[in-house]
Amino acid sequence: MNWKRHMMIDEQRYVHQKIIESIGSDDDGFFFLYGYGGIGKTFIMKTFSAVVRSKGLIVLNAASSGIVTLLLPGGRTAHLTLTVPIEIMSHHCLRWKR
Ligand SMILES: Nc1ncnc2c1ncn2[C@@H]1O[C@H](COP(=O)(O)OP(=O)(O)OP(=O)(O)O)[C@@H](O)[C@H]1O
Repeated sequence: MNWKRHMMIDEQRYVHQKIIESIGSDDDGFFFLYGYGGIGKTFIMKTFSAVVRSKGLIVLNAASSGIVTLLLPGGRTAHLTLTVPIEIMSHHCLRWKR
């Protein structure tokens, strides 16, 4: 099922199509999606995730913060997804005084 793909505006459809075409091709790539707040970046990612997963392929939605992971289907933090070791040292913590 192409989740909400029919709702995409032309620019969103163009971006979506470019990324879809790159999957499995010799011309695969690294895409950086940016734009004003509320312009539809998350909408593209959600639709993209649904379309790709409906083909039986794997999408790993990773974000830099836990809050952002809540916006993405199956989202997890990048350090959890990629098993990035984060060593927490006492001097990394803020100390609040009353
Ligand atoms: N083509 C569309 N049709 C209907 N609703 C859309 C469309 N594109 C985006 N939206 C809606 O517009 C709102 C903002 O979109 P979205 O959250 O994807 O923007 P964003 O670029 O990720 O924003 P931010 O940078 O603030 O996180 C959402 O409610 C989303 O569902």
